[in-house]
Amino acid sequence: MLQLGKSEKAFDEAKRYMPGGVNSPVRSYRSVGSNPPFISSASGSRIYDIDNNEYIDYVLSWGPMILGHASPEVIASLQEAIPRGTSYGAPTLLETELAKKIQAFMPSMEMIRLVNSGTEATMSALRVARGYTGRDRIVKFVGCYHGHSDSLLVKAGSGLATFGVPDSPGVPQGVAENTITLPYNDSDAVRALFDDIGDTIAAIIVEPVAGNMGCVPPVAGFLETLRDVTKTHGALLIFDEVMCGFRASSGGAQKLYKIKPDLTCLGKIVGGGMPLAVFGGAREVMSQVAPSGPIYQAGTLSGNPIAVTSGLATLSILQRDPTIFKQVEDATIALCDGLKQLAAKYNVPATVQRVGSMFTLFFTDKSVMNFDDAAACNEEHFKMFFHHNLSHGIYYAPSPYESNFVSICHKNSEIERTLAVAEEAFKKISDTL
Ligand SMILES: Cc1ncc(COP(=O)(O)O)c(C=O)c1O
Ligand SMILES: N[C@H](C=O)CCC(=O)O
Repeated sequence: MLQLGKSEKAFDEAKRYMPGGVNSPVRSYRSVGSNPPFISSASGSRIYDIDNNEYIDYVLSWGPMILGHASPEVIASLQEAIPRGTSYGAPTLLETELAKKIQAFMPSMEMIRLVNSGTEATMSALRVARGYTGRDRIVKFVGCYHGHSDSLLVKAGSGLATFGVPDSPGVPQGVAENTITLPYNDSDAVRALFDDIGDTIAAIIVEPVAGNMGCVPPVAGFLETLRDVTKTHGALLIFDEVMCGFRASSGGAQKLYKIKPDLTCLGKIVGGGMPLAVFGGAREVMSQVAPSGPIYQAGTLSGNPIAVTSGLATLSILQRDPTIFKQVEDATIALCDGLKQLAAKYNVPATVQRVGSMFTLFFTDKSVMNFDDAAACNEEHFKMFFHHNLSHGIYYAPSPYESNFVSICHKNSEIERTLAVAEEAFKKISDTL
């Protein structure tokens, strides 16, 4: 049985100093009714807690660590960079190099701006869309999470879903009023809205593969509809690829589904595990950003040389060996196929959804196409599955409204071990049916 004595004590102490003992709500494990292990180190596919428990990690820092934890090459680049100073607040060669690499993966990003978090990227992209179009309204989809800026904390998924607060107190009514929400994957609702008030809408922002209500792929025609209505009505299409960029495919969802957005937001993998994110897109639009244009956006630590070094090292490895994307996807397919077979073997209603190297096991026998579908899944089965896995060294996201991720360090032996533990968990659940 898992011993978490030191973590329990650490959590008690942390709660005296930080709300809920954490610096981001989902880490608190409240949604699974237990306390989190405190992590002391990570390497490859594994993380270790302060009680010396080892876990095969499918959270991977919520997505960034596609190369596994502490990739030797990324660490070596950082060790080389740190003695040169940790921040200058001035231009560096590294930033242009990173911009070129991002453009090589995603040609739609003709110009970019570096920021520190996905939240900043989406918030800034919206400002650009509003400034460029001269309109205030934006459209987002229920269950899509785009970070915690005011305009976007409306019917968001991820941590808000598990805490049962679709909207956060503190978001001014006037701000929220300009955010229109529609069900994900509902092209008819999008068309109806744009037929009605399309000419007043600045942008649609979407997770082109949703990851924050669990992994929910776009149905055929959905992204095409978004592209079509935005073009027709002079609104911008913003792909939030903070999670699915470099996961759905080497060029993100836009490459996989062959849709060119006007603006794209990246985070997670693009910083290789350091605080770095990006927004960018069409030159004509991005030229409106200060100082070349009037739309203001700035940041003391933006383009931080250490974060950029980490991102550059990560993207360089991915660029040098693009087979990594296929290897990671193949491992994810093997895991997902195994999970499906085991759920069927034990008659546990379950659906495994995957795009590239992100996946979610939903406890339902239907496919999950939107937030309502995700919310209808069996929470008790999720909790049983989660706890059995955690206590046997398999670390999944502690919430049914999240995606899990696979890295290049997850080899056959890890997948086999994961499936062996999953089998015990499915059997346990099946005994309760
Ligand atoms: C799709 C998506 N957009 C935006 C964000 C916000 O990024 P960050 O947590 O870096 O602010 C996240 C994750 O949190 C995300 O998954
Ligand atoms: N789903 C979120 C990001 O993708 C999880 C990270 C967080 O909220 O801390």
